[in-house]
Amino acid sequence: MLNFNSTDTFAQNVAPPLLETPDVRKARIAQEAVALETSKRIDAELKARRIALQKKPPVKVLVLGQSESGKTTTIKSKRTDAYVRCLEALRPTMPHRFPNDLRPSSLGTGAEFMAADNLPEHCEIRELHHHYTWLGARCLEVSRWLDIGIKFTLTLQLGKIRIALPPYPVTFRSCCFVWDPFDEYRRYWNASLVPLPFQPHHNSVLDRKCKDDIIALWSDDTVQDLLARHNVKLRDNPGFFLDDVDRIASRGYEPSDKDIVRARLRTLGVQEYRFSLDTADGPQTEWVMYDVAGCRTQRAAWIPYFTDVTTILFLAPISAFDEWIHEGRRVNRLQDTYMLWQMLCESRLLTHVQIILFMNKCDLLAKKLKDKRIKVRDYVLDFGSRPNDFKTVTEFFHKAFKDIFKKGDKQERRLYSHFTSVVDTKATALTLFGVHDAILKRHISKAGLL
Ligand SMILES: Nc1nc2c(ncn2[C@@H]2O[C@H](COP(=O)(O)OP(=O)(O)OP(=O)(O)O)[C@@H](O)[C@H]2O)c(=O)[nH]1
Ligand SMILES: [Mg+2]
Repeated sequence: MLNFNSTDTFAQNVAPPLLETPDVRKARIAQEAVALETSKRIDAELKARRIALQKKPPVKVLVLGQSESGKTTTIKSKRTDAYVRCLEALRPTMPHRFPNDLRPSSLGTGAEFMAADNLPEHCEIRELHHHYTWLGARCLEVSRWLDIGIKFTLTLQLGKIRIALPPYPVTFRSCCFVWDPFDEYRRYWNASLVPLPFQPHHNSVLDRKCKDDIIALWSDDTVQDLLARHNVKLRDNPGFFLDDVDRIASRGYEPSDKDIVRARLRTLGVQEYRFSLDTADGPQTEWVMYDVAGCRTQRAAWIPYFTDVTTILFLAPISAFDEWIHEGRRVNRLQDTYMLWQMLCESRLLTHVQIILFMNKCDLLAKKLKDKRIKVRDYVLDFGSRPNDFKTVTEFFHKAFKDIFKKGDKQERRLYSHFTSVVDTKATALTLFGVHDAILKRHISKAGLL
């Protein structure tokens, strides 16, 4: 019984009005009954969910691999609800973000410059070179004015060529490297469900200035010749968009799903993706996927997750046998992957974990092996005189990974391995479907439910 003279403010707040008519009172009581029912239903649902989770804990998958191995791209192809929401939030802002993507991957990180002095006397690129120096300065100005961190960076990676630009006060270099294009992206990604305001005119300012110049630079014979001579294969770089400049730098450009999958988005820290999947013979299963940063300095952050996960999905980019990791030019990317793989297979913390191997970037490997000048044996001594074709090379790598696994594995676990090109989202979704099934069976049997 409520005491209306009570000094209890809660009782005063929930007390019915003093002059309540019988009709109002009836309606209020009916409303309160409905509210009580709803509250009880929610409590029951929460309890049932808690019990279900205790019986069937979520499947936790840690996605590992060196930087640029395709971890995030694999998760992108899952297109979970959370991810789709995130992509949809990103999509409207992508047009003015694409120029950023052009820089680090396609046009060169640590780029070095072509000196006017090193160029033939009468060549078109000399003109372009002068123009671009002006453009570099202009872009810096434009980006300051826009105040949104866009800097269109026209850098041209020319492998080992080292160039200075003495006659100009502002070099491309100074324009391009004052700013980390990922920084803004990263912040945006972290707050990915909050869309930034879309300001299309920002993009077009830069487009009008740069689009034709980029196309001219990229299609210039001298540039292509220099790149070929120095064996710089920009097209093989992740997130390569130079062939699409005309399309992406146009007004009204909307990034396609494929563009988003191809865009390079470096992960920092650990990102968590939760989603539910229907199973053929039972209720939905909760999945948690952890996407980590693959660069060397960030790998210590993986360890706390080792004890908690059910499965590790390891991405090994096998096309990278002739590449070096960005963090240290002397470390071959395949060797780095072998080393990581060995560490995971041997780890005592992971003896309870199912390991799945994706030998990724098979499309790039096939493309690479078509170039007769690239021989696997030049980079992998054990390869010996085997034929340099796709089948032999993939079998060789597969065996190498299997051997390391068998040597490190103390539990006689089964290794699930797949050849993948995770940019092919349809094929990846199918592979992941099979993987989920295998994981789930093991998960359920481990929990004693099978
Ligand atoms: N052609 C091709 N490109 C791929 C493949 N897998 C990934 N990529 C590209 O490689 C780049 C890097 O992929 P990410 O998924 O961001 O790599 P990551 O392992 O998450 O890298 P970090 O976040 O730095 O650890 C992206 O531009 C992808 O589009 C593949 O199988 N084939
Ligand atoms: Mg990533």
